[in-house]
Amino acid sequence: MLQAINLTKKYGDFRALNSLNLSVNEGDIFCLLGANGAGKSTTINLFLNFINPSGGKAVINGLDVTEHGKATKQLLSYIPENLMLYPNLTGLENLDFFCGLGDKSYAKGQLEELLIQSGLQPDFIRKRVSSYSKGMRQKVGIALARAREASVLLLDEPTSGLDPKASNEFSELLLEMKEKGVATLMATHDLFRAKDTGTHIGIMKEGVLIEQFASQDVSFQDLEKMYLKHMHN
Ligand SMILES: Nc1ncnc2c1ncn2[C@@H]1O[C@H](COP(=O)(O)OP(=O)(O)OP(=O)(O)O)[C@@H](O)[C@H]1O
Repeated sequence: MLQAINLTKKYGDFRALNSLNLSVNEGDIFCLLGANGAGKSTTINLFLNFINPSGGKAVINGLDVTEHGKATKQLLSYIPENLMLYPNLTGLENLDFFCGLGDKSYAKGQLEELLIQSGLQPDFIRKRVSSYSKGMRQKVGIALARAREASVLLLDEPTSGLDPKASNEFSELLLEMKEKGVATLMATHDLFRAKDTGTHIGIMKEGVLIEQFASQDVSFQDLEKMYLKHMHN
């Protein structure tokens, strides 16, 4: 479970994030929408403990990330817009390497199975990542999240630049993670995916979460209208 409690990030006098309060429970997919500069990545980076809050707390499974940096990192997996993988290693070798950095150890066959479950075409498992599309690299990210048995998934625009098929495949994987009880917080510009895949939606503007609601409570048309109205005001 993720909780932001009055979470604030200031750069000088500028508030990149202003007293954010939100909860993402097990099995929730909380999508953060908002224009460029709204504070979405700042929120994700605070949960990752990449940056320090100026006020408030980012809490993962009851632990303040600034006080329990190591323990909270073990609970989460992070997939950014461009996942950093070693281009000269295969998908399998990358997964093996990154699993080895944690405390989980898997036989090659298990890693292959994780990649297949994450939708990677079997004939690409032993090909170099330099030959992968962006969608395939994101699937390696999901395989790593599965391998790490992450209970929290932090995603920063993971489907940006993916074609609709790849984006749809990624959403299916998120829904599988949701069924396992993973709590997901995703920054995205994709209103359609937020409505389609998210359980909850938050709209941010200038560092403030101005709306949050269950995605089932709005139609896609109403979501788009609401979003555009906020962005024009
Ligand atoms: N290190 C920094 N120093 C000063 N200002 C910063 C710094 N990092 C981010 N900001 C500012 O904080 C605000 C929020 O940025 P953030 O990256 O969280 O936005 P975002 O909603 O993720 O935008 P995008 O959709 O473009 O990724 C922006 O105005 C940004 O310029």
